[in-house]
Amino acid sequence: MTHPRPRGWFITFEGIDGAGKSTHLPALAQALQAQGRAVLQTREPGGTPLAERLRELLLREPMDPLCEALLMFAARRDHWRRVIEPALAAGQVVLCDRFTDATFAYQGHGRGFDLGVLQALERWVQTDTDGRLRQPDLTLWFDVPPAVAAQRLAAVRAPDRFEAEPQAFFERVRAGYAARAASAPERIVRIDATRPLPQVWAEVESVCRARGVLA
Ligand SMILES: Nc1ncnc2c1ncn2[C@@H]1O[C@H](COP(=O)(O)OP(=O)(O)OP(=O)(O)O)[C@@H](O)[C@H]1O
Ligand SMILES: Cc1cn([C@H]2C[C@H](O)[C@@H](COP(=O)(O)O)O2)c(=O)[nH]c1=O
Repeated sequence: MTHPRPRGWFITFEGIDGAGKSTHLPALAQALQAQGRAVLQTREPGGTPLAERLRELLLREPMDPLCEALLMFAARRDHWRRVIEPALAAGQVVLCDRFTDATFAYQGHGRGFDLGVLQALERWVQTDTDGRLRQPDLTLWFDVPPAVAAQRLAAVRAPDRFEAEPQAFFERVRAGYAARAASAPERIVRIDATRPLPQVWAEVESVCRARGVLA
């Protein structure tokens, strides 16, 4: 007899803008719901009324890298305490479009902000009452070269403050994701997102089956 997992799954979707995260997140939600799982779809920055207001500022207002990093973590703390933790405790599968790996990639590697300070903020924001640093159970890193991502986004929308950054910025962000993946190879799975959509989706499904997320 199988026993239900005591906590839900926390699965994050990462990659540079235009990699395909927001395309695959609802597809995975649908596949999980079809198997009877309760799923919460959310995003960062955002996911609560306060964090969505911070998102508006982050995506539009000019600010320095320290202010940007602090606001990302402020939004995350609210999201974590009000939404993610309670949903996991209730046994739901939380699918989150970006999380802390994005802060290391964008603010750390993209902007050059101190990685040690980001690690300290990560500990403050994601440490449970039992003193354990919580990380996602699984992170799907959709990896594409910046030129491919830029071409995809140019076809769909006007750029926000991050998307307007030059290609060199996204090269650094991509290298940041690669470094983060190398430091947590069990958690972060690289998906070659340059391939056609059905192939990318097939790999998402296959990774989720291998991890026991999908039956
Ligand atoms: N494998 C793919 N092949 C071709 N087009 C794709 C692929 N994946 C996504 N796209 C298209 O690229 C565009 C951007 O995709 P999507 O919004 O999913 O990216 P994203 O990673 O969520 O970007 P952002 O972080 O900026 O929101 C969409 O028009 C989507 O249809
Ligand atoms: C969580 C997080 C996000 N960002 C940046 C990355 C994106 O450009 C935007 C969010 O837009 P999206 O269309 O929802 O992907 O925010 C960041 O720089 N740091 C972070 O921690």
